Formats: sequence, structure tokens, C-alpha cells
Amino acid sequence: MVSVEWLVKNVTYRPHCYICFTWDNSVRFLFSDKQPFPRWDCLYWQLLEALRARIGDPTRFDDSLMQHLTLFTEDPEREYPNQNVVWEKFEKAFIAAAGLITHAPVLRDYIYKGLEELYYDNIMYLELRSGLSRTYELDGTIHDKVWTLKVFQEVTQMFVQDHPDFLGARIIISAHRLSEVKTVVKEAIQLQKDFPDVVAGFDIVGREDDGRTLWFFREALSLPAQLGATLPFFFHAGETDDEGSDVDQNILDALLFNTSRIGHGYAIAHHPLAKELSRKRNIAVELCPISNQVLKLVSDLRNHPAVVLMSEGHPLVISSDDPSLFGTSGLSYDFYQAFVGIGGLKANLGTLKELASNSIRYSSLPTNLKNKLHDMWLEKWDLFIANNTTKYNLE
Ligand SMILES: O=c1[nH]cnc2c1ncn2[C@@H]1O[C@H](CO)[C@@H](O)[C@H]1O
Repeated sequence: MVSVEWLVKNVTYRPHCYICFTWDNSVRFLFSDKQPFPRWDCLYWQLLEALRARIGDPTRFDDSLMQHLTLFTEDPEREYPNQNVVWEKFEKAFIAAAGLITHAPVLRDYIYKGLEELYYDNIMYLELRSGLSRTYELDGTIHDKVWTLKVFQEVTQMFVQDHPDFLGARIIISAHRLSEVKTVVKEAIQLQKDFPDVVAGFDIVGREDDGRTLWFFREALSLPAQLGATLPFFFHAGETDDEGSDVDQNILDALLFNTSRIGHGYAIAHHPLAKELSRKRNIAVELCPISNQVLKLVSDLRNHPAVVLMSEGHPLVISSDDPSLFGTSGLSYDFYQAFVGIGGLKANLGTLKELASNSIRYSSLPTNLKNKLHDMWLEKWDLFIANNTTKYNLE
């Protein structure tokens, strides 16, 4: 969520930060008040402060750290020849960042800073997918998910106090498809009950193509209904061009499990029944145009199925997926790509207005807050148009 520039230039310069270079050319970070013990993936931890004092060119070193935390490369065609290679690097970057972000004092600053970056891009409300990782203190004390969720709630409230035109933020609790999904569903049910204002729902994340299907998790996903609990689903589904495979069925299963939105939904184009269901039930597809290009799902946006969805008036919203890993921040970059690349020559101001309005319409907010947010946004929109009619020739 937060730019890697901040992670490297601010967070890694804080005291007690250790680094380790792994055998598979990745890095790990750990804050500790004593020399950390070797781990299976990390034999030798070095205090960053001491390491930086020894090396000649700290700027180059910091640049190399940033490269570990993003997908940026000078030569993407050569470095990432296919989806497998780029996904491997992608997951490594998440693991590298985790050591920094899950340090309890950093997490507080990180959430605040993340909201700030969105706020500077005129974003007024956030729905964030998060695994709610456990967090750790300098002495090794571990906090559980409840603690992490409370911190998210506290920091968000603080941010809203400081920025009254920001409405708030909610979390979609996300389980990695390689994890114990059933356990996470049970936890999520409880957290949704205890924090109904903060927990929007549940999702399963991680690479879809070589992972377990939604159908594989059917028992876990039936739990909320069986227990009479509220746990709206916001499934990633159809982030694949692997037509006809088991994972290609996820999109239909997501709908049959009553998903509230569909993350990516790239595969929807060749499932007419799923497309019809999604349209009829008014289930929006979350487009992530930059993610789809960087992670090599599509090389040219004009070939993105959303080109057709948009011209059919299918419910669509824009999402940035993992902005800092793609070297972007906020949402404007993705709006731009959707506008120019997917909307094409027929896109106009009305396209942008519809997409922005959809963000609110298809959010998980209760109706009264949705209306409030929509009014707040419309006022800003009208003011912008009024002030810029001549400048941008908006007539
Ligand atoms: O676009 C995506 N599709 C599926 N999974 C994703 C995407 N972006 C991030 N993650 C997953 O979220 C985890 C971090 O919490 C990562 O491990 C990654 O697998």
C-alpha cells in the first residue's frame, strides 16, 4: 500500500533493523533488540546500520533494496519472460516487505502513511484486502490478528479526525490459498461479529493458476451460511487465461457462493452464464489494469475482456491491486489505464464519472454511509468541473 521509497528511506533507517540475504536472492528484514537467531531461510543477520557504515555507496545499496520490494526492472521483457517468473518475484517481494511492515511500531505509521498516499490522490474511502498478519515487538513479543485489526481501526479513526473529508477504511480479511483456509474463515466470522464496522468480508488470495480452486474450499466457504453468520465474500476469481482448466471455473463458483464483487474476473468473457449472472445480480468486476499488465495476464489492454464489458455496461470498478509493488500510488494511474486503454476513443468524462460513482455504489458500506459518501464525492466532482470547464474545454 505504501511506496517502497518510504519503506527503504524511512523504515530501514530506524534503529535495530537487521537484514539477511537469502540463498534464493531475496532479502528478509527483522527488528530486534538483540542479534537474531539464524532461521532456516536466514543464516546470517546483519545490523543495517553497521552494514551501511561499511559499504561505499548507500544510494546504490538503497536502490537495490527497493528492487527487492517491487517488480521494477530496467528490462522487463528479459527479466520476466513469463507469468511464472514474475509471480515468483512478486511473492518474494511480499515476504521481504513483511518483516518491515509487521513490526508493531512500523505498522501504525505504515497504515497512516498508506491512507495519506491515497488521500493525496483524492481518495475518500478505502476497502483493503489484508491477511491481518501477526505483528511483533523488538523483544520478540507477538500480537495476534485481533490486535492488528484494532490498530487498523485506531489509526484509521485518527486519520479521519485529522482529515474530515476522508470517510474511513474497511478490511476484507484475506486467506492465502496455500494456508489453512478453514481456520481463517472461522476467525473472520468472529472478527466480523466483533468489528462489524471495520470488517467488510472475506477473500482467498494468491496465484490462482497453480493454486487450489474455490470449489476445493467449498466446506470452509459454506461455514458462514451453516452457522448463520454474516461474512460477505469478495472473491478473486478468473485472474487467469487458462481457459477450460479447473481454476477457470472459479468465476462461476464465486457467483454461486454469492460473492459481492469479483476480483479481476478476466476469465468472465468466455463464460456467458457467469457474465449474465454477474450482470443480473449487479455484481461488479474489479478491474486492475496495471496489475494485469505487470503480472503478464494481458500484454495489450485493447485485448482485455473489459473492453467488451465496458461497452456492454457491465458493472465495473477500478482497483490498484498492489500499487507499491507496481511502482504506482493511489488510483489515478489505474483510472488512466482504464480510461485510455480499455475505454478507448469513445471514453469521455462520463466514463470517469461512472467509474468513480461505481466505486461508491459497489462498496460494502451500509446504505446511509454510501449515500453520504456519494454526496460528498458529487460535491467535489461538480466543483472540479465548474472550476475547470474552460481550462479543459469540458463543455
Ligand atoms: O492480484 C492478485 N491476485 C491474487 N493474489 C494477489 C494479488 N495481489 C496480491 N495477491 C496476494 O496477496 C498476498 C499478500 O497479502 C500475496 O502473497 C499475493 O499472493
